[in-house]
Amino acid sequence: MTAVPSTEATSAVLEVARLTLDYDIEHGAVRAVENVSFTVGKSERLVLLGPSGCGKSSILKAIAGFIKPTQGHVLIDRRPVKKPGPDRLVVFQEFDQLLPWKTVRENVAFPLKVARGKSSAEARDIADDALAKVGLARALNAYPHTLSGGMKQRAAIARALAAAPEVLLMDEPFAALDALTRVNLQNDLLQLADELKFTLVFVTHSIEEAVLVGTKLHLLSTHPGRTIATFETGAFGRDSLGTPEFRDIVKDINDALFVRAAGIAA
Ligand SMILES: Nc1ncnc2c1ncn2[C@@H]1O[C@H](COP(=O)(O)OP(=O)(O)OP(=O)(O)O)[C@@H](O)[C@H]1O
Repeated sequence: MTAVPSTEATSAVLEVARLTLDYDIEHGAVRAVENVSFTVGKSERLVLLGPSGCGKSSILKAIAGFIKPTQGHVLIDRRPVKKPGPDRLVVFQEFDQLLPWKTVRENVAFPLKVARGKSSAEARDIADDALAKVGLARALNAYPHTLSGGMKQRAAIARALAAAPEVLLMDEPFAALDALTRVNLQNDLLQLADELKFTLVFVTHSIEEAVLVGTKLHLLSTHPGRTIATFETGAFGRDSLGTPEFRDIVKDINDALFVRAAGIAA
């Protein structure tokens, strides 16, 4: 792999530059994303926020290496992404991300052995540590079908964190959870981010979740997704909920997404 000169800050772990994504369909192509650029520095948490179909998951897939850009590029540590790799792991919304025939511990340890070359003992120790961090120390030997949705998502997060990726990618990981579990997992994710300082790209529809989880937000227009605005939200946390500042930023983001975007479309 050849290193490419960065057009942005050289400290960026992830650089998405002028990214345009098309899907081939029967009679041509559908444009999902157009000319989107952003950078994510070490330990930053960038949230992609926008209406359904604006291309959030497609951008995540391009970062993960599942789809190739039509134009532009994705760089990790200044190296172009060409295919999936253990430096970029994805936590999806679906609860069935775990291998059903393996225990929770084996689900976390298995990729460490296969992709990271760890010995069985090392992989088990790392898995146990990661599972303890997400509150699953008591479920090491459980099989996925015996877990709640929230526990499955915790296990999927542990599996991703255990592999210590350069960038953790999360595609609406809490969207299918009940409200209480969602709040618990948001809190735990933020605590883990404080502790482990991982670099995150997080996709959501929820403005409140975006402000809570993200240190910066990248807002996309309706299909095909183009950049509308960016917001710095590192100052907001769970304590900010209900404060005038939190309400103001939620309103500003709402206006940018729906009022300004409607103006652009008109
Ligand atoms: N495999 C595919 N083939 C053709 N078109 C696709 C494919 N995947 C996505 N698209 C289209 O690309 C556009 C962006 O889809 P994408 O799933 O990235 O959006 P999204 O913002 O993540 O949506 P949602 O929030 O509803 O999950 C949509 O118009 C979608 O129909």
